[in-house]
Amino acid sequence: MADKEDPKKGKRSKGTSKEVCGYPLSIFFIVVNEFCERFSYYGMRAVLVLYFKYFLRWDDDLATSIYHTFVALCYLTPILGAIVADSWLGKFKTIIYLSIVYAIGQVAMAVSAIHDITDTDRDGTPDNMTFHVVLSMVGLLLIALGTGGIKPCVAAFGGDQFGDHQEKQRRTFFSVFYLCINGGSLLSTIITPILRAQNCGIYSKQKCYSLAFGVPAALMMVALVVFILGSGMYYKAKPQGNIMLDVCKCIGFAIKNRYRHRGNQYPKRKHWMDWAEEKYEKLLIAQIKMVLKVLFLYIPLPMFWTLFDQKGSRWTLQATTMNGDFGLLVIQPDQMQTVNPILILTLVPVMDSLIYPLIKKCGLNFTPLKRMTVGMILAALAFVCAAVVQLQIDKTLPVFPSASQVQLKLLNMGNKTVTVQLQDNEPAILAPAQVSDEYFVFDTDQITVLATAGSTTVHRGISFTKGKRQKLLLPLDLNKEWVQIDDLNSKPEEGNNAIRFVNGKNAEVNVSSAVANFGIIQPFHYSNYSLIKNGKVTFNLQSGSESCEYSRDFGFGSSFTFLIPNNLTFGQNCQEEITSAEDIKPNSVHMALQIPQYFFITAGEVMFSVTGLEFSYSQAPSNMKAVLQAGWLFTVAIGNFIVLIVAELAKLPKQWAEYVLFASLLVAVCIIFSIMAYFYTYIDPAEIEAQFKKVDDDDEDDKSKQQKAEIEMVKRDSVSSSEDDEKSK
Ligand SMILES: CC(C)C[C@H](N)C(=O)N1CCC[C@H]1C(=O)O
Repeated sequence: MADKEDPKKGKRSKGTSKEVCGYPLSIFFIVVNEFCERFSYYGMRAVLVLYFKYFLRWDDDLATSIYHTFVALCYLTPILGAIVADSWLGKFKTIIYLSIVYAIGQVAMAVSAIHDITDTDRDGTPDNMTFHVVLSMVGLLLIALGTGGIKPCVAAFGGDQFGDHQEKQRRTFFSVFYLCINGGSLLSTIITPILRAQNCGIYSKQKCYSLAFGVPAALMMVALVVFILGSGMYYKAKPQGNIMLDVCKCIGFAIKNRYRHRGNQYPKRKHWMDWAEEKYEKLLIAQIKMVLKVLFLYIPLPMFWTLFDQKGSRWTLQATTMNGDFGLLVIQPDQMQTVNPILILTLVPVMDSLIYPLIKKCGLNFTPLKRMTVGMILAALAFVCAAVVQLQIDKTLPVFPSASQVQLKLLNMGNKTVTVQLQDNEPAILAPAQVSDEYFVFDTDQITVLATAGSTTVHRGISFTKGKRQKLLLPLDLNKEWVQIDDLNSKPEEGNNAIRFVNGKNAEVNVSSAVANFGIIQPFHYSNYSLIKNGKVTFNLQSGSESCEYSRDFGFGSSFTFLIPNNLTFGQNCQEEITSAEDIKPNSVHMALQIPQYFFITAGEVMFSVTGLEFSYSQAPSNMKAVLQAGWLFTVAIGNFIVLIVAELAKLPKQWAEYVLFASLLVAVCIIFSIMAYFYTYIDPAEIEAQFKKVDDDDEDDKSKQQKAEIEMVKRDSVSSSEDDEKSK
């Protein structure tokens, strides 16, 4: 489609799209497409690890490594999409074809999550897991190819819709584009976990992963349809042949030619790419120079994403050691991540309509590269905040035994007071059904215990495994077996509460609740731990035909051992009679303290990422817009990889120190970046390209004039020589 003159303004406006408030109407279809696509991507991602763990029954390690590999792949495939778009199909067709691949991938995921397909014995679990694994892996590969492939094309295609006179609108477009990314992701990360939690199935009801993947699949189809609907309005720049191959050949030739002419006798050239001048057009060389200049500037940028990506890992782990009770709302640790897209939705308009204009009014030239530098500093600041919060948390965490220590609590299951002397410690006096408040700490794996209850005194030596926390259950009759049970040696995962019951009665007791079933506990024995979310839980205790209820309110990250006392009388309510031992205190540092770090990282993201997107577009030559977008996304992929490597290598003993280390690394990288940015000169690629085209045209004119002149000269020569011949005759 050719460029069109705008008769009113006398300036060029691209495509056949109408303008609304100075914006091409076609942009509407592109931003809606992006919203639906990001809903699809982030929605599917939100339940992916759970699907691996609970549907495919993979262990934690396999689930997380496949998840991270998939995410990294999604940011590597943009290179492929960009090459196809810029060299072969053009952005429009690439988006259409790869969106189809993407939607097929999402449908494959949804189908792979239907357990009924292979559940021949109808027990609710798939019977042919290979089918589900293969289909979901094929689905993920198609999704990675689709989402990554279209990503650089959609952003660049949006940028293409603006004419030369719409610089300001194009900048706003990239902000709106980012808003759509985050609007879509926010909605889907709230909705898909709710869909997953539903029960569905034909023969048996199971958690509904097929719906959680099906809705993102439907949204991807909507994205495709919306994009096609705008078809008549788009400006579609034509791909200019196999540009990437030309670029590689040109760079290769420049290097080879430079190497061949390495002696002092050869005059130096301004830029090493100028060594390609013998064979390649000056325009192509200039375009390669533009791309290389920007790519060089990108080298330090992955460090920003390395910090940014830790929101999903380290910061979520940090949240598991915090209290998420916000009064009206209880926030789960992984839900804290939604603070990022929520803040994006507020900060992007605030920056665009308030902060940047204000900075401009103060007479400061806040160039894109300066914005990106400030963005990095804000991200480093976010990690300093995370370190301060970590120090607060560390003060409240229990002290677990070191590798050479043991910790021991005493629990009296009997109905008499017991006096216990552990090694040389002061004797501990335990009333019936009482648990010692604190753990006794020993630096040995053998201790002697002297216990007296009434007239019975027993002297025993007991041994431990070092590095463990244990409970010693003292029986009704001290002469009987003393049971040692292992307590938790770390905070329960994901902010859950670890709950366990000890049965001090002479009879079996069955303990159950709506959220966990402890089963039948034998006399003077104990149940396994069950993990329970925060909130009020009512336990039902049943022994023979008698039963009673016991209710507790749980916070986040605690561990309790509940003792059913020997003399428990089952009535309607045994609230007062159950003894509770608080082995690990609930988290006391509030999750709201994470908000400053989220604020700084998101403000940093707005300055860094939104600006980076626009910068990558504006500084790219016309035939490599998608390629530079892919280069930008490549920095996200490398950031992801660094997180994976760092998670393995940088195991500092203190988490707060690791946060400070990352903040310092980013500051160091930021200094390098600002020096590089200082030497960068902004260009207008269209202007440079126009100059080269003009020079070429002039050259063409010169060449044809010269040719004409030469023909004239030959003609004249032949005429004069024949005249001479005539004369000589
Ligand atoms: C992690 C959030 C849901 C999304 C994030 N704020 C964001 O917009 N992005 C993270 C990587 C680049 C960008 C995206 O395009 O998704």
